[in-house]
Amino acid sequence: MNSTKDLRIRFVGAGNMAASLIGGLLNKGLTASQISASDPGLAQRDYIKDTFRIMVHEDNNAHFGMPDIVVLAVKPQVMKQVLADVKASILTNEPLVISVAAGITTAQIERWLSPQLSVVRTMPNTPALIGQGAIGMFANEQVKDAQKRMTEQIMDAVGTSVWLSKESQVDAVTALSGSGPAYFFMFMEHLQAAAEQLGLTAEDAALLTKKTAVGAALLAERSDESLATLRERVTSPNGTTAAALDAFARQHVDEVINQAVQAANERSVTLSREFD
Ligand SMILES: NC(=O)C1=CN([C@@H]2O[C@H](COP(=O)(O)OP(=O)(O)OC[C@H]3O[C@@H](n4cnc5c(N)ncnc54)[C@H](O)[C@@H]3O)[C@@H](O)[C@H]2O)C=CC1
Ligand SMILES: O=C(O)[C@@H]1CCC=N1
Repeated sequence: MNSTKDLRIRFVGAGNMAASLIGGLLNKGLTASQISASDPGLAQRDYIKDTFRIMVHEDNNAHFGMPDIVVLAVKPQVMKQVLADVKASILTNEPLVISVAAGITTAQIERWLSPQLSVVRTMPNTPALIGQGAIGMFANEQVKDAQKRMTEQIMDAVGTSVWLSKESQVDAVTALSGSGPAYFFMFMEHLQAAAEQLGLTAEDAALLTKKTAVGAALLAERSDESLATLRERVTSPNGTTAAALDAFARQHVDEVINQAVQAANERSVTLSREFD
């Protein structure tokens, strides 16, 4: 498969993550006619239809005319029930099944559909909407090389992807980059609020917070230096940055971050048992 121009992609569930992926795919040149989505929520369907001009359906089985790829973009809580709903359509067409759901394993999807199906479990994140996603992918044994290339083409359209050799690594990716944008947004929210307390206007604080985050992220991406070296370059001895970093260290920010990422990893593991 050399091109995405003939692919037919069906999204089951058209919420935040599906919207990020659909937006990213359209930005990369897929046409609206190649993509469709189903969702029981009327408001959600209207939003997706108005924003992306793709076909939307209330019935999950209404858009299964020989799709190449079915993207499962529903919450882990409803995955089992949704797969029972679409099982017959999927078994008729045998598309590549790509799941974006946190915690749900390929073994569960095989058990709920068929062990013969090609299933890729992925963990994208919402920056996929602007082509800046960070994505981990794990393929079950049925996935053929051509299907792997197809998955890469889709994920490359919305960001940077890596294949994982062990499925347990998807939980770690979930804790790192799947949930990660929220960690950075939270940090930025607090930074902005602190700057407002120091007397900046809300507008200036918001602008400077965002530009600082973007600048730091781009510098980290483009530089050959380690994150530690880049941090040290900002930190003059006995200067302002050192004062701030000392305050973080006194609160053991490294332990706080480690505990938070461990908690997300653990939640990813327990999700699969909870909704089995
Ligand atoms: N939001 C994020 O940053 C990320 C989310 N994910 C995963 O993506 C999946 C979706 O999450 P979000 O998009 O954030 O949630 P969401 O709640 O925005 O979207 C889920 C959509 O599924 C629809 N839905 C509910 N029952 C359905 C059914 N029976 N058939 C079809 N659609 C149904 C809902 O109406 C909703 O629009 C989850 O499994 C989550 O773990 C993965 C990576 C990042
Ligand atoms: O919070 C969640 O469970 C999903 C998975 C990763 C990001 N959002």
